[in-house]
Formats: sequence, structure tokens, C-alpha cells
Amino acid sequence: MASEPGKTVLTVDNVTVELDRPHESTPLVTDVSFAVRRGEMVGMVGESGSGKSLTASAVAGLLPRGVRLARGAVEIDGRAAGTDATARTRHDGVAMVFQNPMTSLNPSMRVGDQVAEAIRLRRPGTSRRDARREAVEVLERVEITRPAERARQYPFEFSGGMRQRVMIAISIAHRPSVLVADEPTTALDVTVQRGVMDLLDRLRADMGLAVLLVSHDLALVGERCDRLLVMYAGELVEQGETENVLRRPLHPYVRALQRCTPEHAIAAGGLYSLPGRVPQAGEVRTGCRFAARCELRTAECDETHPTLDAYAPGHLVRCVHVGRPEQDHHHERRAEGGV
Ligand SMILES: Nc1ncnc2c1ncn2[C@@H]1O[C@H](COP(=O)(O)OP(=O)(O)OP(=O)(O)O)[C@@H](O)[C@H]1O
Repeated sequence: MASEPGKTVLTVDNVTVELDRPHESTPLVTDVSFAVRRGEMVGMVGESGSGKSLTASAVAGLLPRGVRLARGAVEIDGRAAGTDATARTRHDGVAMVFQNPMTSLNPSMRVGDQVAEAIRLRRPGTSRRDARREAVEVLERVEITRPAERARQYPFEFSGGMRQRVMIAISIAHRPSVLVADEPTTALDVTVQRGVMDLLDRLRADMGLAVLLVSHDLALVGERCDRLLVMYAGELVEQGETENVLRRPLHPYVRALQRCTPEHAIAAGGLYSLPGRVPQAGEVRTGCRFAARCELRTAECDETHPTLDAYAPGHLVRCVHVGRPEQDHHHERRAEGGV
């Protein structure tokens, strides 16, 4: 929390997650690397099954049972986080918020006590009374009205959006540098969603929180995030500033995802859906993982596994058909004409 503005607070280096089975290595997430700066919101997008949640959980040190961190490292505030290969001990400095706050809240404990408990975990010497008082301040910070009164209530007395605010309060009570939010607003209706996203925006501005926002919603991340990470079949296929990725997407997958959005359907007069599905664990073959669904597929795509290369500073892409800008006349034409 004492770090300077713009300083890198989260570094993810070649993180690889595999099924946790003896004598077998089935990768679910392969060599994912990225960094997030203080006060920055970075979006991670991709279809269901592309590895977003596992990557997010590896960052937080909260991998589910059945999988393991096979390789790679996570650094928070310049310190190596969790040497535990199972990555099941929550990393210091990171908090995680999930889609369904009800499963993370204790239904039989007053909301204020749950926040106070998080405060006492961070500062074990704090008295119950002080922690309760501070909990009310934290509830106020997440914009819960009448916080002292609400602190005495139970989770069932809160609406979905308010529960999510409570979860965020519990998360920031740890004073993390990094907040990993996995589909935090997916279960909420649009206006409530906007309120929760506005709150995350304010927290990153006021507290300098670095936010990794996992979402399948391209419009949402496009509106809220500084940079985007696009996942496909367990690996990053494109990353860059939001404006570059969405205005001039390089990877055919990103262009196809854009064509699947309701916004595109309105403009095009019909909904497009990307044929086929994300390969599951064990189905990944040599060559480009997206090849089977790609309109640009050539023999090279089936033979060569493309590397994630810089197309321009900070804009990386994994596709044999995308070269450097000066060589890439094909891409200009494709970008104009869609996928
Ligand atoms: N605990 C687990 N045990 C075994 N396989 C898993 C486990 N969790 C996820 N997987 C598999 O890992 C792959 C990536 O899953 P992940 O949940 O990270 O994808 P996702 O992009 O977050 O999808 P969604 O948007 O549906 O949550 C999938 O093939 C999934 O079936």
C-alpha cells in the first residue's frame, strides 16, 4: 500500500497450472506472464474454459483442489508470493472477490463481525471493539448507507449488490495491493453491476489498488480496464492497452469475440456465434490452439505453435499471420474487413 503510483505491484511469470495427478501432466494454463501496476485495472477475457479463473486463483494463491501450480512464479509488491506448489495458501497482499458473494460470506455471522474478523486477522493485537469500529468505517468506504446499523445485520438481509459490497469490504480490510475480481458482477443486474464497478474504480483511484478483473464481458472490460489480457485454451493470445486491443485487434480470436457481442449484432443486424468450442484439457495438439476455429488457418498453423510476440510496444499477439506493423499489410486489410 505504500508503493508509488504506477509501480508494478503484481508480476506473473510463466505460470503453468496442471491437473494434480501423479505421473501425468495435463496443462490447463500454460506459461502465462503479465504485470499489473498500482492503480491499474487489467481485464482478463476469453470464453468459458479458457483458463481465466485458474489463472486468477493462481495469482491469489487459491487454486482449487485437483490442480497444481506446475511452474512459474507470482510476485506481489516485489516479493515472491507463496512457494507452496499447490498455491492453496492465500498470498499476502492479494484479495479475491468471486461471482457469488453468498458462498463466501458466513450466513450465520453479522456482517460487521465478518469485516472485523478480517481486520483482526491482519492486525491480531486489535481489540474486538476497535475492530468493530473500523469495520463500520470500511463498510462506509464501500458505500453502504447507515453502516453502523447494517453492520449488525446478517447477509440474508442484504441484496445481491450489497452482499458484493460486503465481500469487497472484507477484501480491502486486509489492505491488499492487488484485488482479483472473478466475474464480480455477472450475477447482478445491469444497474447494480454499474454501481459495484464504479466502486472498484474509486477504490483503485483512492487506495491505488491494482485490480485484475476476470470477465467474459468484452463491453464491460472495454469500458473499465486500462489493459486487456485475452486467454484461449489456457494461454494468452493477445495483450495490450484496451484501446489498441479493441480498436485494432490483432488475433483472429479477438476479432471473432467482438463479432459475438450484442453491440456487434445490433450494428450487423444479427447475432454471430463462433463455431466450435475451446479445446479441453488433454485435447490440445501441436500448432496453434485456435486453428480449428480460425478463418485464417493455413498448414503452418497446424504445425507451428505460435509464440506471444510484440507487434508494437506493449501490444503482444500469438499468431503466425501477424507480423510487425511495417510488414503487416495483410493485417491492415483484415482489420478493415473483419475476421
Ligand atoms: N478444479 C479443477 N479440476 C480439474 N479441472 C479444472 C478445475 N478447474 C478448472 N478446470 C479445467 O481447467 C480449464 C480452465 O478452467 P477455468 O475455470 O480457469 O476457465 P474460465 O476461463 O475461468 O471459464 P469460466 O468462464 O467458465 O469460469 C477448463 O478446461 C476446466 O474444465
